[in-house]
Order: sequence, then C-alpha cells, then structure tokens
Amino acid sequence: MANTVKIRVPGTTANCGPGFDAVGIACTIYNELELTLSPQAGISLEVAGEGAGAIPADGSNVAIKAVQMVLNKTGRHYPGIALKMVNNIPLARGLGSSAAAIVGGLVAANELTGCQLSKQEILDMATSIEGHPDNVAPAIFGGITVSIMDSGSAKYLRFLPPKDFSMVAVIPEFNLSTKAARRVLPESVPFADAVFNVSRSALLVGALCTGEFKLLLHALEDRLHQPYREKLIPGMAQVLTAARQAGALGAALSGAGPCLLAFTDGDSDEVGQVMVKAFNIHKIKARYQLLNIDRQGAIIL
Ligand SMILES: Nc1ncnc2c1ncn2[C@@H]1O[C@H](COP(=O)(O)OP(=O)(O)OP(=O)(O)O)[C@@H](O)[C@H]1O
Ligand SMILES: N[C@@H](CCO)C(=O)O
Repeated sequence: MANTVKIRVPGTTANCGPGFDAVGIACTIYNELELTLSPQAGISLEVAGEGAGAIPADGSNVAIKAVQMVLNKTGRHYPGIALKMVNNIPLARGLGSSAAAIVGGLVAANELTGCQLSKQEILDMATSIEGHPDNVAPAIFGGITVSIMDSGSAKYLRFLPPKDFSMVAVIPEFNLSTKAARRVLPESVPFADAVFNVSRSALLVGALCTGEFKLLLHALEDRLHQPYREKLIPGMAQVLTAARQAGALGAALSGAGPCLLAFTDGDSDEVGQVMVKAFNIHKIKARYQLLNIDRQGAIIL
C-alpha cells in the first residue's frame, strides 16, 4: 500500500555576516514536498516553480538522497519513491534551497516510516548531506539558530528575538552555487580578522537576543568570507552600502550569495528598491522580496 505525506519547509539565510557556518534564520518563504513510498519500484519526480525542468530525478537529487538515508537508517525497504515539489525558494541564490530539499526529504521519510528518528538525528543527517549546519538547523526548528559541530554532531541554540524585525532579500537573476562560493575562500586568515569576526558574531547574537537592533550595523560586518566572495557578485559592496544609507539596520550577504539581505525596522520597500537600483547600475537584474522570521521550521501539512 502507498503512503503519502506533505511537508512545508522554510528557506533560510545563513551566516548573517560574521557567523560563518554557524548562524541561520528561518524565513517566510516556503517549499512544499509531497513524498509517496510504495512497493512499485522506481523513482519519480514532479517539480513546479523554482527548479522545474532542472532538478534531477536520480540519486544526485539531495531530497531523494535524504529519503534514501532515512530508509537505510530505519531499515525500511520501499522500492518506490515519488516526490512532488512546489518550490518558491530560488535555487543557488543564498536562501537555503538545498537545506530545504534535504530537510523536506528527511522529515517526510521519517514521518512515513513511523517517526523513529529524533530531531537531533534529523539535524545530524541533514548536516552530513549539506556539509554544515547553519541552514539546516533553522529549516528544521524555525527561528534563529546558532550551531556548532562537535565530533560529527551538531549542537544548537534556537531562539526568537524579543521584538520583530523585517528582512529584505535582494535576489539577483544569476545563480552562484555554494560549492563555487566556498572555492574562493582562503585556507587561513590573519589573526586580526579572526578577532574581528569573533567580536562581531558575539555582538550579533547578543543584539538578536536582546532586541538591541541598532547594534546590527556593526554586528553584521564580516572579514572571513564576504571580502573574498565580493568578486563573484558585481556591485555587492555598493548594494550593501545603499541598503545602509536607505535606513536599513544593517546588511550582509545571504548564505553563500548571491542574494543580499538587509535587516529593517522601517520602510522595507524603500530599502529593497534602492538595493535593486544599485545592482542595476552594475548591469545585474534583481528583484526584492520582503521576509519575516519563520517560527515553525519544517511542518507536516
Ligand atoms: N527542491 C530541490 N530539490 C532537489 N535539489 C535541490 C532543490 N533545491 C536545490 N537543490 C539542489 O541544491 C543546489 C543549490 O544548493 P546551494 O547550496 O548551491 O545553494 P542554496 O542552498 O540555494 O544557497 P545557500 O546554501 O547559500 O543558502 C541546486 O543546484 C540543486 O542541486
Ligand atoms: N555557511 C555557508 C552557507 C551556504 O550554504 C557558506 O557561506 O558557504
């Protein structure tokens, strides 16, 4: 007999400036994934929205990989895997599309195989596929997460800020894979840059926990990855400056980019328009989307 479940998973913005591979925020942009497990052998995939026609229907698909990982771990055998996706999260732009696909596959397969896996196990499995925990943790738990790796297992803190802020995601038309954006990072950094980032990331978490959002201007500064990735994103520095000048609380690269994210507590549309214009000056077409914090993470619909 076939078994079906539908999951909704949020997109995520990772790093938030200095918190490289550690800090992530779940955002109100969602993918839906419907999984059917059956005795009829074969893999099928239907995709609507982002990635339609481009996402492969084989073991290289991270959602399918995630489903198979749960089946192997729980010892269940289902020869038939059918996935239907409705994607709103753009692919390879810095809004956690791969994390959403992985978490969707894991949570769906866990539900259909009798919920044998805890959320901690799902987090560790998701991290092993994604390579780092900063997107998958908020995709699972919602809210803001800070994650570290310890002997192959992710330890995390999840919290919500005491008051709301908004996010403006400016999404350029071009893709940038995380793989390509990690290739430009150096093997080591100057000690002074490490100190710069330690102080900013501590301030970032403090500002988000206490609601002292005025501190975000400095708390979103980074020297570990953004300066190296600038060359991959024409106009990046100017777009971030334009956001601050238009009244944003602060702005940073979203994940591995190329999406840029401004934090606001005022006129978000004004900030978005100014950022798009700054991209246009560098001959990059872009659009903006207003986002809030998602508090639920992945849910079963
Ligand atoms: N819905 C999906 N189903 C299956 N695979 C997907 C899906 N969405 C994304 N992917 C895979 O993930 C890749 C994009 O992942 P990548 O890590 O490069 O960017 P991202 O996750 O969108 O951004 P970031 O990690 O910076 O937030 C796609 O090229 C595709 O292979
Ligand atoms: N921390 C990751 C996020 C993107 O997956 C990076 O910046 O490479």
